[in-house]
Amino acid sequence: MIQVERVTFRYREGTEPILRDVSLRIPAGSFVGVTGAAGSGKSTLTYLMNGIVPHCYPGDFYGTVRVAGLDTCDTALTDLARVVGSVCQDIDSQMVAAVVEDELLFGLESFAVPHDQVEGRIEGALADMGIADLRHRAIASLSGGQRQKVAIAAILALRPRVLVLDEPTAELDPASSRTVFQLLAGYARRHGATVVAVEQKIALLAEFADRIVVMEEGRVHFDDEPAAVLAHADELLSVGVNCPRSCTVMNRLRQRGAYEGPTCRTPEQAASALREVLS
Ligand SMILES: Nc1ncnc2c1ncn2[C@@H]1O[C@H](COP(=O)(O)OP(=O)(O)OP(=O)(O)O)[C@@H](O)[C@H]1O
Repeated sequence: MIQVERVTFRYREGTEPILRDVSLRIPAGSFVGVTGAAGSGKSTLTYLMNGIVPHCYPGDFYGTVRVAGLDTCDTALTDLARVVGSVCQDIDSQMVAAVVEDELLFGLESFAVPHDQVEGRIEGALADMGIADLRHRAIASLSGGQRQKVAIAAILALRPRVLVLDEPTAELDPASSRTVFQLLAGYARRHGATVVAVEQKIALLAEFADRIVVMEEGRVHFDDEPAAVLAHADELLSVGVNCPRSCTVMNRLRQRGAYEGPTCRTPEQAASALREVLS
């Protein structure tokens, strides 16, 4: 469980708070997507959960954050890292090794994972991400998308109870982005882990997340199930979030009384609803 209670935070170098009175309760085992316009505070929200704020970026911090019962302000980053696995927006800054296999090995050794489990964890995480063939490649020789998959594999190998990812598909094509979300949802289900993913592509969140949090100027604008959030396409647009076109079309039809079914989360649902409307 992640509990963010009435957090207001201003970076030491900043003049204004970046998060304003933010409260969230994320149950263990759930998959939560965070979206919002650029600069709305999404990354800073993830920093609350992995302890980067306030440990690496200090400032004025009001409120409390607890992750799996640990108060992030009172818990050392090294202890938080055993519970929370993070994939940052700038993945190159989190890579420590020169070769893919060593990147995974480094984390496993740092966490003192028993020797007889190491090979299975490396093989499993690389296979899950579909990059078993990159195992012996130099990280510097990989594309941005491949490096992103390595960063995620290195965290998955550690099997954290909480996974916080900041735009994990930024460098990926649509098919790979979907694969990554499928995998994250599967990881949450299999391990009862909590996953929080910042993502611009709301269609991915609509399909895979249990809840979507929409940030606006440091505040939580929506925190609800995907269908409930997507039902507000016009309001989302006003806070800088573009709904999938198929969803917007069905919302319009509902406003005009031509469609009475549930909000469509995927283009496939919209297509089938549209067929019914036209039949
Ligand atoms: N270390 C820092 N010190 C001072 N200000 C910061 C720091 N990090 C972020 N900010 C400011 O906080 C605001 C919110 O940034 P944040 O990265 O949390 O937003 P975001 O929604 O993730 O944006 P983006 O989608 O562009 O990544 C921005 O105005 C940014 O300049």
